[in-house]
Amino acid sequence: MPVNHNKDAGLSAKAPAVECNNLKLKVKKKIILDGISFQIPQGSLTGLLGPNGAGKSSLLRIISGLTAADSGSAHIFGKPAGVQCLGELSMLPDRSNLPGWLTVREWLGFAGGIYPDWDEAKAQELLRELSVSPESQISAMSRGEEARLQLLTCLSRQAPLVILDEPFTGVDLISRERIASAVVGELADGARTFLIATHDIREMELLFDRLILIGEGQIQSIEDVELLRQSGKSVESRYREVFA
Ligand SMILES: Nc1ncnc2c1ncn2[C@@H]1O[C@H](COP(=O)(O)OP(=O)(O)OP(=O)(O)O)[C@@H](O)[C@H]1O
Repeated sequence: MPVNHNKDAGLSAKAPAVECNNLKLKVKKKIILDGISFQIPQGSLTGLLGPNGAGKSSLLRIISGLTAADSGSAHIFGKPAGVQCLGELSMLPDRSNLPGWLTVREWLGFAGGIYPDWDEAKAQELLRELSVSPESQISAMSRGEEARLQLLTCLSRQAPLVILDEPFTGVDLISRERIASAVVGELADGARTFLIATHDIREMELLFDRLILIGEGQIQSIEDVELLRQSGKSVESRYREVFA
């Protein structure tokens, strides 16, 4: 039977998984985010797409509670983003933050200790699925191997919101397919919500059900992918229309 992570965590069944209202962020007088507003319904897989420097990572850091916005608000399942939401979201950051001095096995033991929602059976399953060797030293892993370990760490938690910032950067074709299929496996019961920032539209084209297109710190368009397809467009063609 599907696990309802949201109910288990006492979260509102009706609140959007993510809701942002008029978020603004400036860094050293430069406007990074300029009035960002959107909602992400529970159970969806939303692609956050846009050119380099559009503000995707900055936005994800605010939603994750790692950066404070100058104004506006971000809510996760109805609760203000911040430390009080750390149990509700699992984030894969755009730069690796794994401890290089540990082996994979040691890291997984450590992660199991620090995350109350850690699912050891899931971690073991993903080790096999993503072909990650438990004996590898993290500092000696290639970019792609480390990306797979990061994803494994992220998906081995039972948090109802999963945020992936560039999960495919520097990752080879087969590893990309493995990562995409691990995400598909997690989507099956619809209990989790995914928000994924990526430039690799082709890997995810068939998985996204919603798109948020962001450029120069502003929302350029929000799309329902089913409606987009009905109008004869693909995610890629819509991206080109907005940003070319
Ligand atoms: N700490 C910082 N100091 C100065 N500028 C910053 C800082 N953080 C982000 N920026 C600037 O904010 C803008 C948005 O950066 P961000 O990393 O959010 O974009 P992005 O859409 O994730 O880009 P990419 O696709 O290249 O990863 C960029 O112009 C970046 O240089």
